[in-house]
Amino acid sequence: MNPDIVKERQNASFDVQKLTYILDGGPEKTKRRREISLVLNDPDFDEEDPNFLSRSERYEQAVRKSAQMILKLREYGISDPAEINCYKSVVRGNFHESLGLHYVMFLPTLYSQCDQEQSKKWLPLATSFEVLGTYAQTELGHTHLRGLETTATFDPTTQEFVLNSPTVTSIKWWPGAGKTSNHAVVLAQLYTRGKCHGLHAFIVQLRHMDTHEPLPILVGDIGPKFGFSEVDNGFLKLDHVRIPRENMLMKHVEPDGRYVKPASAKLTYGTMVFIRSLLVGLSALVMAKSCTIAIRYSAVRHQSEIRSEPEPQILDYQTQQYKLFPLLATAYAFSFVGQYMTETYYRISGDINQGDLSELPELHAVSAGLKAFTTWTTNTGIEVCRMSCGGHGYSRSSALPDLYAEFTPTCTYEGENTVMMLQTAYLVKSYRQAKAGEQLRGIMSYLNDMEQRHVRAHPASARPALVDINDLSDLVESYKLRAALVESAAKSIQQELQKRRSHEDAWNNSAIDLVKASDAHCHYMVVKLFTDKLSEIGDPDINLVLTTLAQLYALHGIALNSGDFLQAGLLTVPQMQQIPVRIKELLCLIRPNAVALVDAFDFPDKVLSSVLGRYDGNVYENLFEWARRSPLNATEVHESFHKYLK
Ligand SMILES: CCCCC/C=C\C/C=C\C/C=C\C/C=C\CCCC(=O)SCCNC(=O)CCNC(=O)[C@H](O)C(C)(C)COP(=O)(O)OP(=O)(O)OC[C@H]1O[C@@H](n2cnc3c(N)ncnc32)[C@H](O)[C@@H]1OP(=O)(O)O
Ligand SMILES: Cc1cc2nc3c(=O)[nH]c(=O)nc-3n(C[C@H](O)[C@H](O)[C@H](O)COP(=O)(O)OP(=O)(O)OC[C@H]3O[C@@H](n4cnc5c(N)ncnc54)[C@H](O)[C@@H]3O)c2cc1C
Repeated sequence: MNPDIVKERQNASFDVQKLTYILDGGPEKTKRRREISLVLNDPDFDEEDPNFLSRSERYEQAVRKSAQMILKLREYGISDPAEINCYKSVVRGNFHESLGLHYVMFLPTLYSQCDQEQSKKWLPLATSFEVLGTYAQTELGHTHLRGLETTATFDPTTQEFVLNSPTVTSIKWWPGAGKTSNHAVVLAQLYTRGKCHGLHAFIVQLRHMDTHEPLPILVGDIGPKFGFSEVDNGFLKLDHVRIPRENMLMKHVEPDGRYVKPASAKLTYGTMVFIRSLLVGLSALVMAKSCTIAIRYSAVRHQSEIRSEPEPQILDYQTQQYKLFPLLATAYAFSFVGQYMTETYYRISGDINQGDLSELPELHAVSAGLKAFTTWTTNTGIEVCRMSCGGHGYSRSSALPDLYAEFTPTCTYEGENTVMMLQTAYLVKSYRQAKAGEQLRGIMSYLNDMEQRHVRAHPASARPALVDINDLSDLVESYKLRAALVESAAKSIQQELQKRRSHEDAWNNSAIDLVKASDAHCHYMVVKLFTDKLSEIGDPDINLVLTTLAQLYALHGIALNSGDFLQAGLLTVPQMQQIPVRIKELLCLIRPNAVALVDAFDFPDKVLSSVLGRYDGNVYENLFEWARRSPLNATEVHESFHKYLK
């Protein structure tokens, strides 16, 4: 064990184990997660670092691993969905699996959209992995759902739907598992009796069940990408492909071609809401991994000098702390927000299953906004962690390049982040409702008292100094009032309408304000949820260290967005000048606990797969060993010497 890291652990002021229990949701859950993590000792999961393999080898390794996972799940008797998720996230490590989409999109779509008869047919096939599925929605030319071009036309004479990609731009593009899957959920515009009824989901067989040869359908892999090398993101061109009427999910077409309206057309989008909710938790996980790597490495890396003494640990540099500790605070904040998002998703989707759709718009708005907010923040955070590791952060051995490449598409997939932020229509609607005197419920209820507050762009000097920057509840209140930026967005729309612009143009001409409002709303939610969590934590040592992190999260956010807080008169200039001073004090308070705080995330070394982030801190000898495994070192003299240099 590296002596620096041993010393760091001795400095901790709290019980790491107890904090792990809080993150997991209780000691029983930690125990079970650790039991599941033992699967990593199974030699069947020993594999070469994918960074040393070609794309085709990586894909093959991923398929092998996916197949092994299924067999082992059966062998170990793991069947609870949360436990399967935990197991997969442990085995998957920092990469994706080839059957990922089957689990996260294909199966959930079947579960939520099959009727009884369809469930009886498809669920056994899909859960036994005879049917391997993908989710084919996006097209070469479109992702906006109303604009999708693929058609499904009902033919009552044969009781079939005819699926067609009429143009090049309508070819399905991106769906994972282009080579792996034999079925797809295809999203297409439904036509029956000559009328279009909008987007619906259909199950389409793509490949022969025994030979895996494609049916008369063009299907394949779209080629190498920024990351996702394990995943065969695919294309799919359908040329008048016929499928039985029973393959339409939720069956909205009667045998005579009559269309039966669903309770809400948006239920077809349910799987996206599910994944967007999951991505909030994934952001927390990846931010936590990145911080673990960068902070452990910063504790063992010595460089330059502060005083004329031996080289200090780089974690002692104030700038290093300023780079990493706000991200550490963010990892904790997002962990609690992830827990909230999962609970909210299951609560509201439970109501939806019982026929109560009243909270569907809020679930959509909250999951879209938090997905965008947390993935954007994490995406930039991983890169800060990588840079903070200097040159070794650039090596694939650090895992940080892989974490970035695998995570960055979360800002794009399941709804491009700007587009998701623009789903703030709900926010503006809520604001208008509150202004008209309606009492809002739930997370939007803070808009109820906006009118009394009159938060507007006043000169700061005209406002009382409301905020004690050392008081978390005051900071939450400030974020809440800043979230009233939605008022500016609503006003901008109003002004545009007064200029006789159409509603659509007024919306587009206010889009920057709308995204800002959405961002402020999400930021408020994160600060509030983090602060609320503190009241549940009885252990005084843990409460103290998490309160310090929450204060840092809140103040750092204000420092980054000082213009908003000053403009709205929420803070005075002298208070604003106090914030950097307080932030520096908080960095000093966090410093002795930094390593213990990342230890509490409890990532086994095999899951982190990072030479820099090793628990024992023995970085240098292992970096050397890792480099020696590079395929370029397989021979002492590379063949290119004989071919070109000699
Ligand atoms: C800690 C553990 C975590 C473990 C995690 C494990 C795994 C991680 C998960 C995944 C990673 C692994 C592998 C998977 C990798 C990649 C998968 C990627 C898969 C995909 O990438 S798959 C394609 C996704 N592709 C999109 O994401 C398209 C985005 N584009 C849209 O989504 C629409 O295009 C939109 C919304 C922009 C416009 O929608 P539209 O075109 O219909 O327009 P329209 O104006 O007609 O409707 C508007 C009215 O509908 C309401 N509305 C809309 N959506 C709703 C919904 N969902 N629910 C309820 N209401 C909704 C509105 O609020 C409005 O309401 P109102 O009218 O009242 O104002
Ligand atoms: C790794 C990966 C895996 C994927 N897996 C799947 C899958 O399994 N199944 C599937 O169906 N799809 C999948 N996708 C596709 C993914 O869902 C889309 O890429 C995503 O929805 C974004 O759409 P787009 O690529 O068309 O971007 P575009 O919508 O073309 O975005 C380009 C730019 O235009 C801007 N823009 C677009 N619309 C607006 C607007 N209304 N207002 C303001 N700005 C706007 C965006 O902000 C962005 O800056 C995957 C994508 C990736 C990268």
